[in-house]
Amino acid sequence: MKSAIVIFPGTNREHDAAAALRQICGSEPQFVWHGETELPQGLDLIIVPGGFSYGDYLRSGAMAAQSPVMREVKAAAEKGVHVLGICNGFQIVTEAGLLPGALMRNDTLKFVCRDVFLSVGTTNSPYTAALKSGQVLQVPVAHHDGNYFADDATLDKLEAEDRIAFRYCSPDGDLEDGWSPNGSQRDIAGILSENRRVLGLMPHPENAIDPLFGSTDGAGLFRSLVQSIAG
Ligand SMILES: NC(=O)CC[C@H](N)C(=O)O
Repeated sequence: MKSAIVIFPGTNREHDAAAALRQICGSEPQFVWHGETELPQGLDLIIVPGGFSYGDYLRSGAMAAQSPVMREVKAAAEKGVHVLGICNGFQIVTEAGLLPGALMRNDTLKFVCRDVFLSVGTTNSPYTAALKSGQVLQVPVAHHDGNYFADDATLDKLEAEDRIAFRYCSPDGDLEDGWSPNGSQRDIAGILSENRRVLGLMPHPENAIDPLFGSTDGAGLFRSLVQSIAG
């Protein structure tokens, strides 16, 4: 698997993403600076990692979305390259128009940093193929702008097209209201693009890949990629 990780001023989770790629996917990623106008050739996967690009000024992800490298990421996504936006990366790919909706300020107006529980919404994606539908994953979040918003027509379309990859749930997998750490519409934690190759999610699966982190539940996402891209 040939992978790259894009970096902006203020990105801080690039090495966590790289560790997951190395340990689980056996892929040594190339780091690509935000000012680059070309991506490495033949990429299978681009990760837009977490952090505070441009200090989250203007709106989280809004300035990074206008950077030269994001033009290339958009062009690659249009050609079918997998793009994984994690946390600030989800904000950036959404601001860049690769995914619908927006990430607004958490409903509590507070930064939230803790483990949450996710229910796998679909196994029909290269990121979830090795998981089970309804499987519960314990994964950390760390954000102040994770409140996913889209209008009802967009939310209905996402549901009708089976594009909700993850929802916040109870530790037992119950999907009743009240488990979202940020007030997201329909408890959405992660969504897929129409071609299912772009995934944006607020939680950090790359920080749940080793027992030392308290959970290894994030590893399944990276195992899914190995299975889907290699196989
Ligand atoms: N961990 C992160 O990527 C932080 C995301 C974003 N800057 C926020 O706080 O909303």
